[in-house]
Amino acid sequence: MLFRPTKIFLSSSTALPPVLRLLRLFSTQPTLKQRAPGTTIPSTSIKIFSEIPALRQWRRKQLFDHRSVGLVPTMGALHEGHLSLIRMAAAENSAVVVSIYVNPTQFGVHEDLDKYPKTWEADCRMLRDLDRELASDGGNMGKIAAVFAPTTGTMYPSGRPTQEVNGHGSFVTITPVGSLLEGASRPTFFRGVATVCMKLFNIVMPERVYFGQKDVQQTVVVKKMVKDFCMDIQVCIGDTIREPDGLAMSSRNVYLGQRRRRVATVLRKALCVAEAAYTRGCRTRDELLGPANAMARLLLLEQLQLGHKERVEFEVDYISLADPETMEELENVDATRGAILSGAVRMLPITAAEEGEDLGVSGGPMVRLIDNIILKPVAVSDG
Ligand SMILES: Nc1ncnc2c1ncn2[C@@H]1O[C@H](COP(=O)(O)OP(=O)(O)OP(=O)(O)O)[C@@H](O)[C@H]1O
Ligand SMILES: CC(C)(CO)[C@@H](O)C(=O)[O-]
Ligand code: BAL
Repeated sequence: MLFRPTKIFLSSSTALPPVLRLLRLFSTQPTLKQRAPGTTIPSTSIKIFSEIPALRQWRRKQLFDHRSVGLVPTMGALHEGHLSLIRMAAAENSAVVVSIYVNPTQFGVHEDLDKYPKTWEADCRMLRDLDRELASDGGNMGKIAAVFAPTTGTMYPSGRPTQEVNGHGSFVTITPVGSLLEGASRPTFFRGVATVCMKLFNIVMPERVYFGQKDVQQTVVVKKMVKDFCMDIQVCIGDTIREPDGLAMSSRNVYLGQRRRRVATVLRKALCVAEAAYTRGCRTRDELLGPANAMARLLLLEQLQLGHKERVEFEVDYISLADPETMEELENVDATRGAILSGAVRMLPITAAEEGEDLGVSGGPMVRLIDNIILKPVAVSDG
């Protein structure tokens, strides 16, 4: 049987207020007749959606009930960094949707798509526990309402997408920012991220979306996409959550194993010395990045002096001083605008392992770590 929209959805006016435009968008989909029976995370009211129609029907109800929706996109393998974004979303929205989807198009052909940690059961337990915490904290506006965990068939309805740089497909590209830094090392990465975020935003239609500062270039790309495609969405950024020694939490840290984990703060240390130079008043690229590169070299030399069964080898991919909006490299920081210090290092696989040594999940492959520090604008006196 065909879905028959009610009359209010069929207005052809382009001057509709945002709420009615949203209603009209929902109305064009055959949602009501196609929804799958709902499931929830055990011992919670958190709905699990894997199909778009059922999610859209739920979303429409939120709209009718004047409930705002915040979306936290993730690839699962949840940790405190993700939870902090969900807490932020719950403080600002009536209903939080967490998406869990390992998006193939943002992985290069030789990257770790097949190995990427998948921890569905543990993720559900973390969401259950966080939901209880949010319910007992009177300061929140809302709670975790739903998890969206689609299949690739759902997210890419025209077929399995290409991971090739020159492959065909329907993609969103944000250039030049998406080609710089992380985009230079991972040429399909931001195309994949922007494409999947556009899809998630179209499916969930959130008022607000939440991203972590840890992936700073991703936040710049998503903000630019929202601006340039005139999307009615507020992009909210949460602070980087760190381990006690300063390492930024990341789902891929499980690949490191104990030996590399101890040295994995190298990038953080390098960025911190550049930040300290900025705080002292240094503003040129050489004054800021010189000490950062020297610190990385020193830490590598320390490792190379150790025996093969003790050392950790790493390569600095880049350490960057960039404009906060374009991420283009800067020779000098305009202190009224500030800058983004960011970097990436490759932690190379252990070449000589001790008997029974913990090399990390999946045998300890090369792990690319990223991190950044925002150099905040400084008020400049006019006298
Ligand atoms: N340590 C962190 N602090 C704050 N936000 C984070 C942190 N780590 C990840 N996020 C954010 O969580 C969201 C989902 O990220 P994702 O699922 O890729 O986790 P991840 O730990 O970054 O994984 P990966 O190791 O693959 O980069 C992104 O917006 C990301 O910036
Ligand atoms: C935003 C995102 C969920 C898109 O797949 C991913 O890039 C991530 O986890 O940061
Ligand atoms: N957190 C960014 C996702 C990725 O590196 O693929």
